[in-house]
Amino acid sequence: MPDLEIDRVSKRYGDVVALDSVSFTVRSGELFGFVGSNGAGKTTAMRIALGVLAADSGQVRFGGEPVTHETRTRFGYMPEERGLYPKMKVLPQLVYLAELHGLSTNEAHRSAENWIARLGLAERRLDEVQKLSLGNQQRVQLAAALVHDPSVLVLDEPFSGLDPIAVDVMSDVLREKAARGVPVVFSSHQLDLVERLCDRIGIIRSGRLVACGSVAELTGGAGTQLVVHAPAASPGWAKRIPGVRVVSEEPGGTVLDLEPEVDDQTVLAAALATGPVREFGRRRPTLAELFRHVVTGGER
Ligand SMILES: Nc1ncnc2c1ncn2[C@@H]1O[C@H](COP(=O)(O)OP(=O)(O)OP(=O)(O)O)[C@@H](O)[C@H]1O
Repeated sequence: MPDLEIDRVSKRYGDVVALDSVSFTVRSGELFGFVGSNGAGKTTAMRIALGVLAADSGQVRFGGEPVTHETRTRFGYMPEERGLYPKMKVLPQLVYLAELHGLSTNEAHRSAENWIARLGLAERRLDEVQKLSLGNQQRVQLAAALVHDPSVLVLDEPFSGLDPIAVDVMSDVLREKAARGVPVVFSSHQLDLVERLCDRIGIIRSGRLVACGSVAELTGGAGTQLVVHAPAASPGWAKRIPGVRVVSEEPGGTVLDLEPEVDDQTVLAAALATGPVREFGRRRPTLAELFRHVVTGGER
């Protein structure tokens, strides 16, 4: 499958710069997580990728060609405002949407039934969408994004409001689509999930893409972190060590950021000076920590 490219896309709403020359590529077979604070520009970028909103400048390409109405029928999407017909029943709605994308009635039925079963909606298949719980409506929305076997998936917060089982189902389906070569991009505020699931991640802040890469690339350059569990140490014990910043201090351990020149054995000696040391090891910052760093000013 071809790649989806967002190339120097900008968008303003009056005085508000929603996107400022944002570029990233979602490669074939890749799960790409799009994260950012509220109002950072995620929905705007996704709407532009889908062609439901026009960019002021820049281009969205699929397989190297500008996205057209024709190519867009090969996109599967889950818009933020969702957009199912509330009064239509689940099965007929999915069949209708599949037909709209060019499937024959038979194919549409087969595909709709397949996704209904796969997404755990069998008992709800003849219920009106508006009578379903929000989580089940979201499952139907995912089915709607998938029912025509799309070549690209663009999903705006597909995980919000899902129970843990539905999160697993959604994760499996997205992984499976990516494994078949589909470029998959989704936005989310659930950073642990994004970290676990995504091959690459883009972080957007105030309309600018401030970080983009794999979790290892993004967190690898962040310097050395140590986690130290010294149960007898008094609070703030590590603050006095030169070149060391305390990231967090909790009963289970203290997380420290070390300047490159700091010898970790100095830190160990300082910890031992407080009493026993139960845990001492290096760790990579989490995506959530990186995110906080990046959105509050640091760039990567
Ligand atoms: N139709 C609109 N008219 C005016 N301003 C808008 C419009 N849509 C979005 N904005 C503004 O553009 C900026 C980006 O909004 P967007 O919805 O893309 O952010 P987001 O990252 O999706 O946020 P969230 O995580 O809260 O969903 C915000 O400042 C928002 O207020």
